[in-house]
Amino acid sequence: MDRAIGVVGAGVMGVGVAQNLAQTGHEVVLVDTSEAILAEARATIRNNCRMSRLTGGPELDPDAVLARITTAVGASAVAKVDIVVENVTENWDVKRGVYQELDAACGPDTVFVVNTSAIPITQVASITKRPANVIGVHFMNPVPAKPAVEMIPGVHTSEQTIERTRAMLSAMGKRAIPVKDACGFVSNRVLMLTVNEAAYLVHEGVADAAGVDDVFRSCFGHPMGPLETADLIGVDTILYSVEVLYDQYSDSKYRPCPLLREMTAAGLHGRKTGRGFYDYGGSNRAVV
Ligand SMILES: NC(=O)c1ccc[n+]([C@@H]2O[C@H](COP(=O)([O-])OP(=O)(O)OC[C@H]3O[C@@H](n4cnc5c(N)ncnc54)[C@H](O)[C@@H]3O)[C@@H](O)[C@H]2O)c1
Repeated sequence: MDRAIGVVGAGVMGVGVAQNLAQTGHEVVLVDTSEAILAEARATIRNNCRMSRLTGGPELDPDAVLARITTAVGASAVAKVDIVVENVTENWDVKRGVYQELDAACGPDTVFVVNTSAIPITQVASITKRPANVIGVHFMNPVPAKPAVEMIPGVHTSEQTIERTRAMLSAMGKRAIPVKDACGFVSNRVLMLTVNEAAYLVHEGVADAAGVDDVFRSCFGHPMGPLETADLIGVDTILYSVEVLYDQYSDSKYRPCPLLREMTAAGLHGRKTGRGFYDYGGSNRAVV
């Protein structure tokens, strides 16, 4: 089993991936662009470990989990690891810069695991000198609580890379569901359209966010409505993912809802900024 694992990006997903790896015995190097983001990531992991039992997870010792996580600024800090799990912003310019840096810094055998909502894996692999070592894993959020992921080999991904990735996932307690490399994979071809259309309902005044979510919860029995889900994922990440789908398929059904653009510009990104479709400053009242 590969042991030292690099986690690039310490946002919503990077924090979950790093915690999941560390709580299953892996040494982790977690990187982002500033010490302030990394300090917040450590605080979030500590809090999530404390809350683990209450949210149906295992009993976790926050100090033991954090002791396995080293933090550093800059993607080249993962130069010595066997596998890198990349979780940076869902934007091609950002991902491209990170992969160029990683490709130059890491040894030729290092596997790059792309955690993306929609960007095709072969597109990422094509800008590296190691396309056989690049694979997609679409982790679900919150990472430690979700038992399965989509695993997406690109055109050039080798069997060895698939096996190393499967071994890492299995050691994390995850089952890999293989999916072909098409923009949005299975999950986000459907989910992003649903969330985008739900945002349109609010934008057009058909219902407010609580009303939309109530229909999905009460009439369909979904545990969460689409706009609560948007706040969990990140409203900005939803917008970027819908933009990737729109670009890749040139299909107007993926036209992003203007409300998502406005909320992203206003910093109403959901749980991670304290306010999105709902206010997380104590109440769970719909605000949009
Ligand atoms: N949020 C979800 O529910 C979810 C689920 C599955 C997959 N994803 C995908 O995972 C990826 C990360 O999403 P997220 O929700 O964690 O986003 P996020 O906005 O919460 O975090 C992204 C992090 O990347 C960091 N970053 C940006 N440029 C960087 C660089 N050059 N080097 C190092 N770090 C850098 C940012 O500072 C930020 O901390 C995206 O591609 C997203 O589509 C998200």
